[in-house]
Amino acid sequence: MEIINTEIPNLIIIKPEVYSDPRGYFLESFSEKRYKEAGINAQFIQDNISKSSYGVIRGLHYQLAPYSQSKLVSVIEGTILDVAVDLRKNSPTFGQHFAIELSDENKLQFFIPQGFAHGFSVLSESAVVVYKCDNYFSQEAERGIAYNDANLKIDWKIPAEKAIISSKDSILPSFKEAEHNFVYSI
Ligand SMILES: Cc1cn([C@H]2C[C@H](O)[C@@H](COP(=O)(O)OP(=O)(O)O[C@H]3O[C@H](C)C(=O)[C@H](O)[C@H]3O)O2)c(=O)[nH]c1=O
Repeated sequence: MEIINTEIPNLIIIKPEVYSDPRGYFLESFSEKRYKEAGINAQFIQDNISKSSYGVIRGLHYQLAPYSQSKLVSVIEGTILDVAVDLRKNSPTFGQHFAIELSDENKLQFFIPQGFAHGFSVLSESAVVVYKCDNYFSQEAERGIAYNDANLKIDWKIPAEKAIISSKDSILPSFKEAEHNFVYSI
């Protein structure tokens, strides 16, 4: 397993050991001991699966503290552009985002700690995203930021006319309008 740090503190890419043979491949998608040794100390308590078609953009979502969630994101079918935005007010990269392609081909995982907004766009015909969370879903604590926020300038790699957004996501506030919610610390 290889740990790749990003320019945003605590945002980590994991390249799992893949055991291929004529039958296919095997990999351990999570191991509490090994991930702890790699500095990923989240106690995951909920697993999510979502399937989306090409052009879908889900996000940017986060949950208010103390319900904020760390996530360990993997893709088991297709390709997504996964994006995390740093909402930690005292972080040197506050307001910056990091984007990475995750796919069933590259088998990369993306660890996003608490204090980030998360979203992804689907670049393949369809994609199945699986992710572990270290806090339960809380509808009351759910918040979001507009995927097309003018200041974040995220390139989702989807032509605007092809983007498929939920009605809920289409009315999310800007980063600036949501800023009063950001209390996280690094
Ligand atoms: C997130 C979630 C949703 N739900 C229910 C609530 C809705 O009835 C339905 C669809 O929820 P939503 O449209 O919020 O799903 P996404 O747009 O994929 O939301 C997720 O998108 C981004 C990428 C994330 O990282 C979050 O996990 C989450 O916000 O599933 C649950 O029952 N449990 C859950 O943990």
